[in-house]
Amino acid sequence: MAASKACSSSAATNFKVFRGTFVHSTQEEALVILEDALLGVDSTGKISFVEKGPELEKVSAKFGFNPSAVTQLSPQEFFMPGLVDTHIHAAQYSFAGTALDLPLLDWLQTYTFPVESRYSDLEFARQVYTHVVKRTLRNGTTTACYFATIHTDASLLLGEIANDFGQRALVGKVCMDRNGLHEHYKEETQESLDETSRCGNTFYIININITHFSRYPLVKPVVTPRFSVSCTSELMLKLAEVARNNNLHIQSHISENMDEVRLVQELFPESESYTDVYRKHNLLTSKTIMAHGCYLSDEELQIFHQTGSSLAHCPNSNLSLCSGLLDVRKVLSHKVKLGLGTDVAGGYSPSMLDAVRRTRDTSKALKIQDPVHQTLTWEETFRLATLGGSQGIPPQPKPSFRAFWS
Ligand SMILES: O=c1[nH]c(=O)c2nc[nH]c2[nH]1
Ligand SMILES: [Zn+2]
Repeated sequence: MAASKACSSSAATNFKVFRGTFVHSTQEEALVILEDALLGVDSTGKISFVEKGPELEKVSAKFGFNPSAVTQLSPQEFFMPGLVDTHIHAAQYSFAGTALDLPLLDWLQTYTFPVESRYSDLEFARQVYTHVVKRTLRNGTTTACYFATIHTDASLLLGEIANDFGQRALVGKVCMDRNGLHEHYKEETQESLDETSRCGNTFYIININITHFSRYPLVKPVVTPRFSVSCTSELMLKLAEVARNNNLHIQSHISENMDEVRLVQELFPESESYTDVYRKHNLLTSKTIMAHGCYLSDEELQIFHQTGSSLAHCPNSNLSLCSGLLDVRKVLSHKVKLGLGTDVAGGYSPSMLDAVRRTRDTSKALKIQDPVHQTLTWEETFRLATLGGSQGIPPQPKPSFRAFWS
């Protein structure tokens, strides 16, 4: 929570002020509890100040609000930052909680790709996407980083629905131009690029003053090569160019499961590691979020640190598909940004509180394997679910018109 010192008199009368307990995280302290604090929100919804409750009179004079208009929380209530789901497949919500009896590649082939193929049907898409946005919001997810499917119109619909319900979202039209696992669920390379551009262009409207604004102010497009197994070199290189030219986030999967890691080695024999595949295709940037990372070596984590790319830890999915156990302490010791993800539907729960619990469970499983392992505390895990995720998805500066979707 950042408080600004200055007060503009025109905005002053528009403050909404709350008094009570506020809980949040900082880099220095995993859990900060502010008791009897005052929090002022300006007319644009931004936090303008955080001050001490007993100083109400002084603070109200300084910021120009009426002390009797302050909303007092009850002793049982508190405010906390919104939860950030850094990795969730909106389209897979339709089978969440089922079909978890196979390892990753078989699971994709048997359950996931056949379901995702159905999203050319916009009515089906509308139903599922409405449910997933409402459900995640109810569970406290105020920001979600969504994978949709290869279908542009359904992906745009997901953006519209998230925006309408008031959820901040990155929405990715999935890109995949090869699919040995399900021949009918893939695109041609050029089609994947053109549709990615169409998706991004539709999320924005360019006005006559040569500035642009977002059609859905809470939503941004994210370049989404599914994973190295389902993308050709050409597609990955060109998607990286799209992301660079338009200053966009990138999301994908990495090093989730041993068979997947071996398959990537076979498909890209010239690369030293899975991370090296993405690096060689210019997909590792400070705006990249890679899901899983269970089997990343120290060298690979160093590349993540150097490029500023972040990881989405998806413990429910890692356990449910028997993929692996990510050592979060090791990741953090390399100073790699890390948030939590539900990874519906490899993960069976759309709740980020579940992701918090599974993160601790995984850390305890690592301690059972190695008693020297220091388990993550509740406070640290809370920080990962809030501040940690927001570091991977910082507010995005507007891209320039010249470069836009070039
Ligand atoms: O958990 C996962 N879910 C997916 O849909 C997927 N696609 C590639 N790799 C994946 N991993
Ligand atoms: Zn995933």
